[in-house]
Amino acid sequence: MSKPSWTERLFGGFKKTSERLSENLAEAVTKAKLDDATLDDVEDALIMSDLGPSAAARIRERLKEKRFGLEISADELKQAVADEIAAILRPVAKPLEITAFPRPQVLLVIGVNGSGKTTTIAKLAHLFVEDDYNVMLAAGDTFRAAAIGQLQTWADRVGVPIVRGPEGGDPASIVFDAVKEGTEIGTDVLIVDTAGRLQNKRELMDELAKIRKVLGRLNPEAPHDVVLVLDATNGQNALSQIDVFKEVAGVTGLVMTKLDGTARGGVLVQAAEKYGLPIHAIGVGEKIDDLRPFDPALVARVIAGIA
Ligand SMILES: Nc1nc2c(ncn2[C@@H]2O[C@H](COP(=O)(O)OP(=O)(O)OP(=O)(O)O)[C@@H](O)[C@H]2O)c(=O)[nH]1
Repeated sequence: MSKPSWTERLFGGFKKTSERLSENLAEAVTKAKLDDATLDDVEDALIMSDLGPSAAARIRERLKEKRFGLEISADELKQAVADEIAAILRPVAKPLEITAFPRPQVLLVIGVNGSGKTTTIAKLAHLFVEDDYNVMLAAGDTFRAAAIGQLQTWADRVGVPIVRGPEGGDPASIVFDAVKEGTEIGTDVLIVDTAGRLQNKRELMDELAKIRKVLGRLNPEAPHDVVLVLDATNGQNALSQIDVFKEVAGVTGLVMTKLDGTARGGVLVQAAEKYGLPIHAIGVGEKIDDLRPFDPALVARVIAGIA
Protein backbone atom coordinates (compact mmCIF):
# COMPACT_ATOMS: atom_id res chain seq x y z
CA MET A 1 0.00 0.00 0.00
CA SER A 2 1.36 3.45 -0.85
CA LYS A 3 2.09 5.90 1.93
CA PRO A 4 -0.90 8.21 2.57
CA SER A 5 -0.41 11.77 1.33
CA TRP A 6 -0.03 14.63 3.78
CA THR A 7 -3.63 15.71 3.10
CA GLU A 8 -4.89 12.20 3.82
CA ARG A 9 -2.91 12.13 7.02
CA LEU A 10 -4.23 15.55 7.97
CA PHE A 11 -7.81 14.37 7.47
CA GLY A 12 -7.02 11.17 9.37
CA GLY A 13 -5.41 13.17 12.15
CA PHE A 14 -8.29 15.57 12.54
CA LYS A 15 -10.90 12.83 12.18
CA LYS A 16 -12.31 13.11 15.67
CA THR A 17 -12.57 16.90 15.51
CA SER A 18 -14.19 16.95 12.09
CA GLU A 19 -16.62 14.16 12.92
CA ARG A 20 -17.78 15.98 15.99
CA LEU A 21 -18.41 19.30 14.26
CA SER A 22 -19.79 17.71 11.13
CA GLU A 23 -22.36 15.66 13.09
CA ASN A 24 -23.33 18.63 15.20
CA LEU A 25 -23.79 20.82 12.13
CA ALA A 26 -25.84 18.18 10.32
CA GLU A 27 -28.12 17.99 13.35
CA ALA A 28 -28.52 21.77 13.32
CA VAL A 29 -30.05 21.78 9.83
CA THR A 30 -33.53 20.46 10.41
CA LYS A 31 -35.31 23.10 8.32
CA ALA A 32 -34.63 24.11 4.75
CA LYS A 33 -34.20 27.83 5.47
CA LEU A 34 -31.58 29.37 7.71
CA ASP A 35 -33.51 30.89 10.62
CA ASP A 36 -32.57 32.05 14.12
CA ALA A 37 -33.20 28.64 15.70
CA THR A 38 -30.86 26.96 13.22
CA LEU A 39 -28.25 29.66 13.76
CA ASP A 40 -28.51 29.07 17.53
CA ASP A 41 -27.88 25.36 16.94
CA VAL A 42 -24.92 26.11 14.70
CA GLU A 43 -23.46 28.40 17.34
CA ASP A 44 -23.92 25.68 19.98
CA ALA A 45 -22.30 23.11 17.68
CA LEU A 46 -19.27 25.37 17.24
CA ILE A 47 -18.96 25.95 20.98
CA MET A 48 -19.26 22.21 21.65
CA SER A 49 -16.45 21.68 19.17
CA ASP A 50 -14.10 23.90 21.20
CA LEU A 51 -14.11 26.88 18.85
CA GLY A 52 -15.03 29.07 21.81
CA PRO A 53 -17.94 31.50 22.33
CA SER A 54 -16.36 34.43 20.56
CA ALA A 55 -15.45 32.65 17.29
CA ALA A 56 -18.81 30.86 17.40
CA ALA A 57 -20.69 34.17 17.72
CA ARG A 58 -18.62 35.71 14.95
CA ILE A 59 -19.31 32.81 12.58
CA ARG A 60 -23.02 32.94 13.47
CA GLU A 61 -23.18 36.66 12.64
CA ARG A 62 -21.41 36.19 9.32
CA LEU A 63 -23.74 33.34 8.34
CA LYS A 64 -26.71 35.46 9.28
CA GLU A 65 -25.50 38.41 7.19
CA LYS A 66 -24.90 36.26 4.15
CA ARG A 67 -27.56 33.56 4.26
CA PHE A 68 -30.46 34.46 6.57
CA GLY A 69 -33.80 33.21 5.22
CA LEU A 70 -32.16 31.39 2.35
CA GLU A 71 -32.35 27.68 1.73
CA ILE A 72 -29.29 25.82 2.91
CA SER A 73 -28.41 22.13 2.90
CA ALA A 74 -26.19 20.45 5.49
CA ASP A 75 -23.33 20.34 2.98
CA GLU A 76 -23.72 24.01 2.09
CA LEU A 77 -23.76 24.89 5.76
CA LYS A 78 -20.52 22.97 6.33
CA GLN A 79 -18.92 24.78 3.41
CA ALA A 80 -20.12 28.15 4.71
CA VAL A 81 -18.74 27.35 8.17
CA ALA A 82 -15.44 26.23 6.64
CA ASP A 83 -15.22 29.55 4.78
CA GLU A 84 -15.71 31.48 8.00
CA ILE A 85 -13.19 29.34 9.90
CA ALA A 86 -10.69 29.95 7.10
CA ALA A 87 -11.32 33.70 7.40
CA ILE A 88 -10.36 33.50 11.09
CA LEU A 89 -7.30 31.32 10.47
CA ARG A 90 -5.91 33.10 7.41
CA PRO A 91 -4.48 36.18 9.17
CA VAL A 92 -2.49 34.05 11.64
CA ALA A 93 -1.07 31.47 9.24
CA LYS A 94 2.59 32.31 9.06
CA PRO A 95 5.29 29.76 8.34
CA LEU A 96 8.60 30.29 10.09
CA GLU A 97 10.83 32.09 7.65
CA ILE A 98 14.59 32.21 7.85
CA THR A 99 15.43 35.82 7.14
CA ALA A 100 17.85 36.79 9.92
CA PHE A 101 21.01 38.58 9.02
CA PRO A 102 23.51 37.99 10.40
CA ARG A 103 22.84 34.32 10.75
CA PRO A 104 22.00 32.22 12.66
CA GLN A 105 18.33 32.90 13.22
CA VAL A 106 17.69 31.88 16.82
CA LEU A 107 14.44 30.13 17.69
CA LEU A 108 13.66 29.65 21.35
CA VAL A 109 11.16 26.84 21.80
CA ILE A 110 9.10 26.87 24.97
CA GLY A 111 6.21 24.86 26.37
CA VAL A 112 5.27 22.74 29.34
CA ASN A 113 6.71 19.25 29.72
CA GLY A 114 4.92 16.73 27.58
CA SER A 115 3.50 19.29 25.16
CA GLY A 116 5.58 17.76 22.37
CA LYS A 117 8.32 20.38 22.55
CA THR A 118 11.27 18.08 21.86
CA THR A 119 9.52 16.23 19.06
CA THR A 120 8.48 19.55 17.52
CA ILE A 121 12.08 20.80 17.60
CA ALA A 122 13.14 17.68 15.72
CA LYS A 123 10.30 18.05 13.22
CA LEU A 124 11.14 21.73 12.64
CA ALA A 125 14.81 20.84 12.16
CA HIS A 126 13.76 18.24 9.61
CA LEU A 127 11.60 20.77 7.72
CA PHE A 128 14.46 23.28 7.61
CA VAL A 129 16.95 20.63 6.49
CA GLU A 130 14.54 19.67 3.71
CA ASP A 131 14.63 23.32 2.65
CA ASP A 132 18.45 23.15 2.54
CA TYR A 133 19.13 25.22 5.62
CA ASN A 134 22.00 24.43 7.99
CA VAL A 135 20.41 23.64 11.31
CA MET A 136 21.84 23.32 14.82
CA LEU A 137 20.14 22.38 18.06
CA ALA A 138 20.96 23.64 21.55
CA ALA A 139 20.00 21.54 24.57
CA GLY A 140 18.90 24.39 26.81
CA ASP A 141 16.59 22.15 28.84
CA THR A 142 19.26 21.12 31.33
CA PHE A 143 16.76 20.44 34.08
CA ARG A 144 16.56 16.73 33.26
CA ALA A 145 19.33 14.56 31.83
CA ALA A 146 16.68 12.65 29.89
CA ALA A 147 15.70 15.80 27.99
CA ILE A 148 19.29 16.30 26.81
CA GLY A 149 19.57 12.64 25.74
CA GLN A 150 16.25 12.78 23.92
CA LEU A 151 17.29 15.85 21.95
CA GLN A 152 20.63 14.21 21.12
CA THR A 153 18.78 11.17 19.73
CA TRP A 154 16.65 13.40 17.51
CA ALA A 155 19.65 15.44 16.37
CA ASP A 156 21.38 12.20 15.31
CA ARG A 157 18.27 11.00 13.52
CA VAL A 158 17.77 14.27 11.64
CA GLY A 159 21.52 14.56 11.06
CA VAL A 160 22.14 17.97 12.60
CA PRO A 161 24.76 19.08 15.15
CA ILE A 162 23.81 19.73 18.75
CA VAL A 163 25.42 21.81 21.47
CA ARG A 164 24.83 20.38 24.93
CA GLY A 165 26.12 20.70 28.44
CA PRO A 166 25.82 18.69 31.65
CA GLU A 167 22.56 18.10 33.52
CA GLY A 168 21.94 21.14 35.66
CA GLY A 169 24.26 23.21 33.46
CA ASP A 170 23.59 26.84 32.69
CA PRO A 171 21.23 27.11 29.69
CA ALA A 172 22.42 30.63 28.90
CA SER A 173 26.02 29.49 28.55
CA ILE A 174 24.96 26.58 26.29
CA VAL A 175 23.06 29.00 24.09
CA PHE A 176 26.05 31.34 24.03
CA ASP A 177 28.36 28.50 22.93
CA ALA A 178 25.83 27.39 20.32
CA VAL A 179 25.54 30.83 18.73
CA LYS A 180 29.32 31.18 18.62
CA GLU A 181 29.81 27.74 17.15
CA GLY A 182 26.87 28.19 14.79
CA THR A 183 28.31 31.46 13.52
CA GLU A 184 31.64 29.76 12.86
CA ILE A 185 30.24 26.84 10.91
CA GLY A 186 27.61 28.80 8.96
CA THR A 187 24.44 27.71 10.73
CA ASP A 188 21.26 29.28 9.35
CA VAL A 189 18.89 28.24 12.12
CA LEU A 190 19.65 27.54 15.75
CA ILE A 191 16.77 25.88 17.56
CA VAL A 192 17.00 26.13 21.33
CA ASP A 193 15.20 23.74 23.65
CA THR A 194 14.25 25.29 26.98
CA ALA A 195 12.95 23.95 30.27
CA GLY A 196 9.38 25.18 30.18
CA ARG A 197 8.62 24.79 33.84
CA LEU A 198 5.52 26.83 34.40
CA GLN A 199 5.36 25.58 37.98
CA ASN A 200 7.73 28.33 38.87
CA LYS A 201 7.06 31.43 36.81
CA ARG A 202 9.80 33.45 38.45
CA GLU A 203 12.47 30.84 37.74
CA LEU A 204 11.36 30.48 34.14
CA MET A 205 11.32 34.24 33.65
CA ASP A 206 14.79 34.57 35.16
CA GLU A 207 16.14 31.78 33.01
CA LEU A 208 14.69 33.21 29.80
CA ALA A 209 15.84 36.71 30.73
CA LYS A 210 19.37 35.38 31.19
CA ILE A 211 19.26 33.59 27.84
CA ARG A 212 18.04 36.80 26.18
CA LYS A 213 20.75 38.86 27.82
CA VAL A 214 23.50 36.51 26.69
CA LEU A 215 22.06 36.25 23.19
CA GLY A 216 21.70 40.02 22.99
CA ARG A 217 25.44 40.39 23.51
CA LEU A 218 26.10 38.34 20.39
CA ASN A 219 23.20 39.63 18.32
CA PRO A 220 20.73 42.27 19.55
CA GLU A 221 18.02 40.81 17.30
CA ALA A 222 18.18 37.38 18.94
CA PRO A 223 16.09 35.47 19.81
CA HIS A 224 14.30 36.10 16.54
CA ASP A 225 11.43 33.78 17.35
CA VAL A 226 9.94 32.54 20.61
CA VAL A 227 7.78 29.60 19.66
CA LEU A 228 5.28 28.18 22.13
CA VAL A 229 4.39 24.52 21.67
CA LEU A 230 0.86 23.64 22.78
CA ASP A 231 -0.80 20.25 23.14
CA ALA A 232 -4.28 20.42 21.56
CA THR A 233 -5.53 17.57 23.76
CA ASN A 234 -5.32 19.99 26.69
CA GLY A 235 -8.21 22.01 25.23
CA GLN A 236 -8.92 25.13 27.27
CA ASN A 237 -5.79 24.52 29.34
CA ALA A 238 -3.66 24.96 26.25
CA LEU A 239 -5.24 28.37 25.81
CA SER A 240 -4.49 29.46 29.36
CA GLN A 241 -0.87 28.49 28.74
CA ILE A 242 -0.80 31.12 25.99
CA ASP A 243 -1.80 33.76 28.54
CA VAL A 244 0.95 32.81 30.94
CA PHE A 245 3.74 32.28 28.41
CA LYS A 246 2.87 35.50 26.60
CA GLU A 247 3.43 37.37 29.81
CA VAL A 248 6.49 35.42 30.91
CA ALA A 249 8.29 34.73 27.66
CA GLY A 250 7.13 37.16 24.97
CA VAL A 251 5.78 34.47 22.67
CA THR A 252 5.99 35.38 18.97
CA GLY A 253 4.21 32.36 17.51
CA LEU A 254 2.59 29.00 18.14
CA VAL A 255 2.85 25.39 17.08
CA MET A 256 -0.08 23.19 18.06
CA THR A 257 0.67 19.49 18.42
CA LYS A 258 -1.30 16.28 18.85
CA LEU A 259 -4.19 17.36 16.65
CA ASP A 260 -4.43 13.69 15.75
CA GLY A 261 -6.54 11.64 18.07
CA THR A 262 -8.30 14.54 19.76
CA ALA A 263 -11.78 15.89 19.15
CA ARG A 264 -10.55 19.23 20.46
CA GLY A 265 -8.91 20.54 17.30
CA GLY A 266 -11.34 23.46 17.43
CA VAL A 267 -9.06 25.07 20.04
CA LEU A 268 -6.86 26.03 17.13
CA VAL A 269 -9.60 28.36 15.85
CA GLN A 270 -10.16 29.67 19.34
CA ALA A 271 -6.45 30.39 19.77
CA ALA A 272 -6.37 32.20 16.43
CA GLU A 273 -9.43 34.29 17.21
CA LYS A 274 -8.53 35.14 20.78
CA TYR A 275 -4.81 35.83 20.55
CA GLY A 276 -4.06 36.59 16.92
CA LEU A 277 -0.56 35.13 17.38
CA PRO A 278 1.01 33.59 14.28
CA ILE A 279 0.44 29.85 13.99
CA HIS A 280 3.52 28.40 12.34
CA ALA A 281 2.74 24.73 12.04
CA ILE A 282 0.61 21.89 13.35
CA GLY A 283 1.57 18.43 14.57
CA VAL A 284 -0.58 15.47 13.61
CA GLY A 285 1.55 12.53 14.68
CA GLU A 286 4.71 11.32 16.33
CA LYS A 287 6.79 10.83 13.21
CA ILE A 288 9.43 13.23 11.97
CA ASP A 289 7.39 14.39 8.99
CA ASP A 290 4.15 14.79 10.93
CA LEU A 291 4.56 18.55 11.14
CA ARG A 292 3.57 20.80 8.29
CA PRO A 293 3.20 24.53 7.76
CA PHE A 294 -0.26 25.68 8.65
CA ASP A 295 -2.60 25.82 5.65
CA PRO A 296 -5.73 27.72 6.78
CA ALA A 297 -8.11 26.76 3.95
CA LEU A 298 -7.25 23.09 4.22
CA VAL A 299 -7.41 23.03 8.01
CA ALA A 300 -10.76 24.89 7.93
CA ARG A 301 -12.21 22.28 5.57
CA VAL A 302 -10.90 19.46 7.70
CA ILE A 303 -12.33 20.97 10.91
CA ALA A 304 -15.72 21.44 9.23
CA GLY A 305 -15.62 17.82 8.05
CA ILE A 306 -15.49 18.45 4.30
CA ALA A 307 -13.52 15.70 2.62
N1 LIG B 1 0.02 11.83 18.61
C1 LIG B 1 0.96 12.77 18.67
N2 LIG B 1 1.92 12.66 19.58
C2 LIG B 1 2.85 13.62 19.62
C3 LIG B 1 2.85 14.75 18.76
N3 LIG B 1 3.90 15.52 19.09
C4 LIG B 1 4.54 14.89 20.10
N4 LIG B 1 3.92 13.74 20.45
C5 LIG B 1 4.25 12.78 21.50
O1 LIG B 1 4.09 13.38 22.76
C6 LIG B 1 5.01 12.85 23.70
C7 LIG B 1 5.75 14.00 24.38
O2 LIG B 1 6.53 14.62 23.39
P1 LIG B 1 7.92 15.31 23.72
O3 LIG B 1 8.38 15.92 22.47
O4 LIG B 1 8.81 14.40 24.46
O5 LIG B 1 7.41 16.41 24.70
P2 LIG B 1 8.19 17.49 25.55
O6 LIG B 1 7.27 18.65 25.61
O7 LIG B 1 9.54 17.70 25.05
O8 LIG B 1 8.18 16.80 26.94
P3 LIG B 1 9.35 16.43 27.92
O9 LIG B 1 10.26 15.52 27.13
O10 LIG B 1 8.63 15.74 29.02
O11 LIG B 1 9.97 17.74 28.28
C8 LIG B 1 5.91 11.91 22.92
O12 LIG B 1 5.46 10.59 23.13
C9 LIG B 1 5.70 12.32 21.46
O13 LIG B 1 5.88 11.27 20.56
C10 LIG B 1 1.78 14.84 17.78
O14 LIG B 1 1.65 15.79 16.99
N5 LIG B 1 0.87 13.82 17.79
